[in-house]
Amino acid sequence: RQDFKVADLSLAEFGRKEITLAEHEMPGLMSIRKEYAEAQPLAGARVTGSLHMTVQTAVLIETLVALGAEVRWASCNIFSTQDHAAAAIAVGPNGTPDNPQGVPVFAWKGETLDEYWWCTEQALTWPNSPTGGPNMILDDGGDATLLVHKGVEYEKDGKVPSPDTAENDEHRVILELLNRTISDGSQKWTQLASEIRGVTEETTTGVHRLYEMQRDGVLLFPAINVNDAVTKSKFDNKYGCRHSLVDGINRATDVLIGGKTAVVCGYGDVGKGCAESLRGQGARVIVTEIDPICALQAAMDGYQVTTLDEVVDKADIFVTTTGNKDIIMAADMAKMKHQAIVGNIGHFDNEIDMAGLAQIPGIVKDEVKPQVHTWTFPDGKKIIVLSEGRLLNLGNATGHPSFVMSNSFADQTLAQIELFTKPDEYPTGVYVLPKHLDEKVARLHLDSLGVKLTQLRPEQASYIGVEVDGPFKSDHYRY
Ligand SMILES: NC(=O)c1ccc[n+]([C@@H]2O[C@H](COP(=O)([O-])OP(=O)(O)OC[C@H]3O[C@@H](n4cnc5c(N)ncnc54)[C@H](O)[C@@H]3O)[C@@H](O)[C@H]2O)c1
Ligand SMILES: O=C(Nc1ccc2nc(N3CCOCC3)sc2c1)c1ccc(CN2C(=O)C=NC2=O)cc1
Repeated sequence: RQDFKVADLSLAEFGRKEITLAEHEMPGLMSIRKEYAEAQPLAGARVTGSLHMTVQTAVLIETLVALGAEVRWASCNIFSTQDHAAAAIAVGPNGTPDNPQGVPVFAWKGETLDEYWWCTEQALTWPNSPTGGPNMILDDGGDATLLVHKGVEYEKDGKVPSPDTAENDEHRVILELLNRTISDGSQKWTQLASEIRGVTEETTTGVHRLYEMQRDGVLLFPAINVNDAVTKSKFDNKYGCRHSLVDGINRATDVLIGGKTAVVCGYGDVGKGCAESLRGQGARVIVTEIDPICALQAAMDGYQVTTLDEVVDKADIFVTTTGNKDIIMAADMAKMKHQAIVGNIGHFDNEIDMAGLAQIPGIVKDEVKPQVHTWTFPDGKKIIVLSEGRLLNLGNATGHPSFVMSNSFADQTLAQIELFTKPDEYPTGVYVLPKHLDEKVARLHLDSLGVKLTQLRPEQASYIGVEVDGPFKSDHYRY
């Protein structure tokens, strides 16, 4: 029986070529492989991963394996798997599609909800493990951690709520899965959870869930909040979006950005990256903000800062980056110029009022190509909406570049080593990555950019109250 499930093994060769190219752009992970190859710090680790199965994630997986870990993987989003990356992981660097020798991976683009949770369960179920499960989780959004915790909770109660009580489809699927796996009285999930030394969490959503479980006293094992590492969030948010916003707009529209007027709603990390990249293309960038400090920053950075109302009928490109909802409403879009471009790179899918747009009498939606639609108003004026209001850098491009993910995934790898090798230092709770490791991740990326770091001299170190080799900043320093 094959211990993997992917869309098409014949894509493995293509996946391997892209993984090899990505390795060159992920110096942080490749340096970690070299540094720890001998020590094998993850020997004995059984890591269950629930994180977008992409080319970059494949490099992360093979780094964990290079450090001694056994790994089982599922994606954390039903659409985010790159099938060629999943195939390459299943086949492995030394295998062939006829003789796969890779990592057990359960992921394909376009999973149903039932399939998604089946994949997550497969990644959590270890055939040759004494507990039947992992001893480490690497999570993105918290679904793997959730399944384990709900399983243990319902086994303690001796019963699972009826799927009829489910709040939504996803909740129903989870209850059906747990009903199926708990009915035999095997205490599967309690057994499975018993040896988990910890979880490392990639994103804000998953971190929020962890802090809630800690607050409610139900957290079963320690967690490292990787999201708030400076070398993760600053790079994801500012430099990742600075690259992938324009990538998405270009792939979607091929419009010349130079000379156009662009509105960036929000001037946080993501907005700063987006404004800079649009300005870099020669656009005149206007910022909208609610926060006087961020508004002042935008003004100091030379941007006009005004309200959407003031410019909605004049600008050519609109990008939302706020993490808030209802930023661009249907009434705003009705006022926009002919063929104005509207896209979101901030929160899921509620920054742009797509529901309101669809309800305008006589509006006509037309697909130009996947993830690019025109919406024609009754007066004939049309606007171009990207990714149907969802994250345009993912729907119209390929997310963040490998170098950005190298920072985030180096944080993940060091966090895995921390929790796996120093269990006594991490009693159950939620931690951030120690700053010296955050700085280490940055250090690992300097050589490849030709950076020469200045060495602090002892008298200087004592003068500013830090150690010669860092940490160089206090925990509350805002980079
Ligand atoms: N697409 C991606 O690849 C990607 C990557 C990283 C983060 N994100 C998401 O982008 C969002 C923003 O992330 P961030 O790190 O920049 O957050 P942030 O909090 O630093 O910035 C958001 C900014 O929007 C402003 N804002 C809020 N409501 C507003 C409104 N009504 N009008 C104008 N401005 C408003 C806030 O004052 C804040 O300055 C989050 O949802 C984050 O999850 C997406
Ligand atoms: O979410 C991601 N990707 C994604 C891709 C396509 C897609 N298509 C969708 N739909 C919606 C319904 O209609 C059909 C189309 S949703 C969706 C999501 C995603 C996030 C972070 C990283 C992290 N990352 C990078 O950024 C680069 N490498 C990474 O691992 C990846 C993907």
